[in-house]
Amino acid sequence: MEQTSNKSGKRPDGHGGGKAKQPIISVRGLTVGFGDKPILQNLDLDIYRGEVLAVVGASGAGKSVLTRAILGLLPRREGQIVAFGHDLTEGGNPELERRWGVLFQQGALFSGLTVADNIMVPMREYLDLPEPLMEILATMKVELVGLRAADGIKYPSELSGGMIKRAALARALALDPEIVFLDEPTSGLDPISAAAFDRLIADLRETLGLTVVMVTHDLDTLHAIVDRIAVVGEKRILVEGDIAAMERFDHPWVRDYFSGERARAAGLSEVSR
Ligand SMILES: Nc1ncnc2c1ncn2[C@@H]1O[C@H](COP(=O)(O)OP(=O)(O)OP(=O)(O)O)[C@@H](O)[C@H]1O
Repeated sequence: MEQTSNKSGKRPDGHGGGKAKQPIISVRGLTVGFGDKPILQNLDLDIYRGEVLAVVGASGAGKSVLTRAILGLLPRREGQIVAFGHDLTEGGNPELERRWGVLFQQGALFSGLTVADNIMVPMREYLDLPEPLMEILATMKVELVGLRAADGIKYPSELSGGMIKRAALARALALDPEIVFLDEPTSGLDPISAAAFDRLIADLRETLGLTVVMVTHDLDTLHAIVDRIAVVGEKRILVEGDIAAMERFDHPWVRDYFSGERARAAGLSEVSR
């Protein structure tokens, strides 16, 4: 894997000066496949505390497969995943599962439950708290993501696309995780709502010290809030680093994606933000 410097000129692992940062999640030699078709092969990736890491790559490259394998939602054929210092065995570990939150594509809220009840689903599963306390905590999460407390009693069908994303993020934050995985968080949002969602994620990272891993196709997001990008391609991480590193990397997909017309437009819109 090609490893290059980030925005600040430092490598994310701290090499090249100073104390080396420890990854909170470390993936080594990961191989995942379906039938006789390997999707990821011998893939390595580190995720560092407090960073916003974007996982990008062509459609079908295996970005979702990678995150689902890290989360223990897909079996791996080979490889090691160490999360928070614990080697994850097949089938996951409920204690560790509480330390991460997941926002699935399209929000994936339960349509028959209100926003507050959706947020309380993980609380009921993992916490032993009295109902009134859970309700208070759920309202706090609703407000944390920029919704009004009164939105907590609404059903998903009564929410806009942007509100659904926020409600789903509130549910991902229900157990105060250290890291959140976001699957295409701005897909389907208009540019203004997408930019507002980007700011929300940046604010949460700042105020809560969250680590954020997002699968995204959104070049504006990459320019606005992402520290480090990992490109999935050819069954592995082709390259990782900041935008400048992506623009320098000589690979047809990476070149088209980061230096094509849409990329230039996103770079210009960053200047006007
Ligand atoms: N459960 C599954 N069974 C069989 N094949 C699967 C399964 N899940 C994913 N795949 C295959 O794995 C490959 C990678 O899928 P994945 O969803 O990770 O792509 P992606 O990079 O996230 O794409 P996109 O950007 O379009 O969401 C695809 O060829 C897909 O068809």
